[in-house]
Amino acid sequence: MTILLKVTGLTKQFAEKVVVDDIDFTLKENTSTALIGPNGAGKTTTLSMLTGLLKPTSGSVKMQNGEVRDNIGFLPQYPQFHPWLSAIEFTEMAAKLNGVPAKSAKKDAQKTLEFVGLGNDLNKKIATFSGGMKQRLGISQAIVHKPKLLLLDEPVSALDPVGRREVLDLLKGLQQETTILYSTHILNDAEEMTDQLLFLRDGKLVEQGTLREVRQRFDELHYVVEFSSEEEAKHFTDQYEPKGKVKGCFVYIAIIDEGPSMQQLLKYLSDTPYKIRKVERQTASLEEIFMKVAKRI
Ligand SMILES: Nc1ncnc2c1ncn2[C@@H]1O[C@H](COP(=O)(O)OP(=O)(O)OP(=O)(O)O)[C@@H](O)[C@H]1O
Repeated sequence: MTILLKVTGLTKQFAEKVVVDDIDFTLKENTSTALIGPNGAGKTTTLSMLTGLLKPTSGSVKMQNGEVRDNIGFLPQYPQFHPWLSAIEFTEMAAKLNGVPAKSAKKDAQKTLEFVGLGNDLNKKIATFSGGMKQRLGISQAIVHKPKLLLLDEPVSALDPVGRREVLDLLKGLQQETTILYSTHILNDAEEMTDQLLFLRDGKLVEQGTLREVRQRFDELHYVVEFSSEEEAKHFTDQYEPKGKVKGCFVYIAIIDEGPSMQQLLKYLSDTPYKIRKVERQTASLEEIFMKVAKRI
């Protein structure tokens, strides 16, 4: 896959404080990358340096075949809209500002608004828009000029679950045509839409890779067996090796080097007199992994 953007040694220092500390990553074409990390980790500062809004203290941001500036669309965390403009006027203005020729700006704005689901609201004033509609308008101003790279700062965090779903589906559709880098606090979303994860903590990139790779490094895989009573759960644990941990009616058995296999466990259980309610192989959610990365020294 072709590399679209290469970030090397990117650093930002405000007075004495280094808030982005020597980070390296690449973005491949037509992939989506989630930038995650606790409050103050440096996500917005990183995105601001990529957009050119902030000058890096050191390091470089290089785009394959072109200038970053000419090839990005950006949705800030708190986009500013002119409430007295209509959706089409605002998007047309954004198109012109981003270099779309005046004669096609209106048509492109209309097509983009239709794409983001605002086709019936072209002439409505932004002042009347809901949060979800504004976010879709924000996305339309970021993509109207068909940028190669779309940068989004917390695109769904301010939305309710319905709005989040709509915007997320919209972004998934966009992924076919552009490369996306977005920051988020909502880890379920990152879990759903990401080819690459970048974990920032105290300005440092402490983890990166695909969801699968990060999972493999952090996940403590285990089986959960639900018994019909705590007594049975304890009795089972006394007999069975490797020893599980008992919590009420549940026993948690760690999977180490792929052992024991589910078949071995089920076979063992079927030869016992216990009433088993459920046997499951569990993986940690991204949220749990995030907590581990965030707390790791
Ligand atoms: N202009 C500035 N001058 C001084 N310090 C700044 C400036 N902008 C940001 N910072 C500091 O840099 C650190 C990183 O901030 P940044 O907004 O990039 O974090 P973030 O990961 O986006 O956080 P959040 O999730 O809360 O939005 C914070 O400690 C912040 O106070």
